[in-house]
Amino acid sequence: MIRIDSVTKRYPDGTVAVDRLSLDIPDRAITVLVGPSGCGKTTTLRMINRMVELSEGTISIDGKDTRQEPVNTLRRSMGYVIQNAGLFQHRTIIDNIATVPRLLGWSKDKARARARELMERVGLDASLAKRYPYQLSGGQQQRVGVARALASDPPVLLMDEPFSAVDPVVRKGLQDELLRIQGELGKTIVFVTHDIDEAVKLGTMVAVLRTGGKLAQFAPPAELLSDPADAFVEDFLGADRGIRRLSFFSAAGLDLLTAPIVAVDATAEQIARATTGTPYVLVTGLDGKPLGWSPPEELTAGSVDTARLLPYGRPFVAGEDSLRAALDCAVLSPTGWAVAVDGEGRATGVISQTAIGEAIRGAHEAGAGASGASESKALR
Ligand SMILES: Nc1ncnc2c1ncn2[C@@H]1O[C@H](COP(=O)(O)OP(=O)(O)OP(=O)(O)O)[C@@H](O)[C@H]1O
Repeated sequence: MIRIDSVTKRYPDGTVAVDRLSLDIPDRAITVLVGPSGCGKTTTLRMINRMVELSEGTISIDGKDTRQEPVNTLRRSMGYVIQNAGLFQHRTIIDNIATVPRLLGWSKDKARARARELMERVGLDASLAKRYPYQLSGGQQQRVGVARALASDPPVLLMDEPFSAVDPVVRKGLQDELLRIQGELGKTIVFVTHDIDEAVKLGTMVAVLRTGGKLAQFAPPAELLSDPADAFVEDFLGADRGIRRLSFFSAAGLDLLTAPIVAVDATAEQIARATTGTPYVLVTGLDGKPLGWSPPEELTAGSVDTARLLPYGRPFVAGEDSLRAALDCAVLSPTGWAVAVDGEGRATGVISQTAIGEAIRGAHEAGAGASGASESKALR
């Protein structure tokens, strides 16, 4: 565990960048430092690997004060990733990634073999190995930055706004990739961002800092969304905090209706049974996959006219998705009803916006306590 104990950083000009900050950063998890510009996030991160020396307090790793360790040994135990990747422009991708192993005295072959293995791990095609950084997209360069930081297999990874310079789509891809890699490697990651959505998505724990380098709240993301410590945190989380909190509740418990579903070749009797008072019936193909909605009175037995069906929108997967995803499906559906499917895309039930609304109220009430949600990580 990295323990930040009552740490203050006063720069020579008198600026107090961090003010008596205490945080216990758990092992093998992602801890995110988030807050407005200038609140001391980067300073805190750099005090961990002593690129910035603290003024007061202590930072210890597994009980050992970081100042008692030679600074090079300390930094070798920590990968460091920054915005724009900070790659060596005159070195090929493979040699960028092999930098630290080479510094540690590995042979060129062994270091390059390790670099190739890491390229695959971070999702970079092997054909990019001989290119130079300027020949890569921003997102690819960030991946190289992550691979380089992982090269010597350090237990700790410090990441300073690593995905800020890329567009939202690439950024989402990099975030998903980081979560996947973390699932495999289980590093202790300290991640700086000013983006609260990124913090909620990636963080096992999130530390919200306020200007002046003071800790406003340190909590798992679900707790942050359910119980913000004060008006500053609430404001920082944004107006749609309630909606975002729904990402932490699973859609698995929703009361799905199966009666108003018929196949294209449904008999008159099956159609009659499907007409259960719902305003629409969902028609599926013979493979069980949804095709669209129809008012029950327009269904013709034996062969439904699929050209007349209303689109069913985007379905949700009940076992995997969140209440937020289910609500989104219902809101976007032309009928106001959401379609649930299984992993193979076959319809498993339908549910109205109203019924989802009731489930949401129930979930909020049941989870009104400390952490307030059924999942510790956000679902889709
Ligand atoms: N070398 C320095 N000398 C004096 N003040 C500094 C120095 N480095 C940073 N600061 C100040 O310390 C405060 C915290 O800076 P820091 O870079 O840690 O914030 P940050 O939260 O990472 O900001 P951003 O999100 O904008 O990167 C700011 O007021 C900044 O101006």
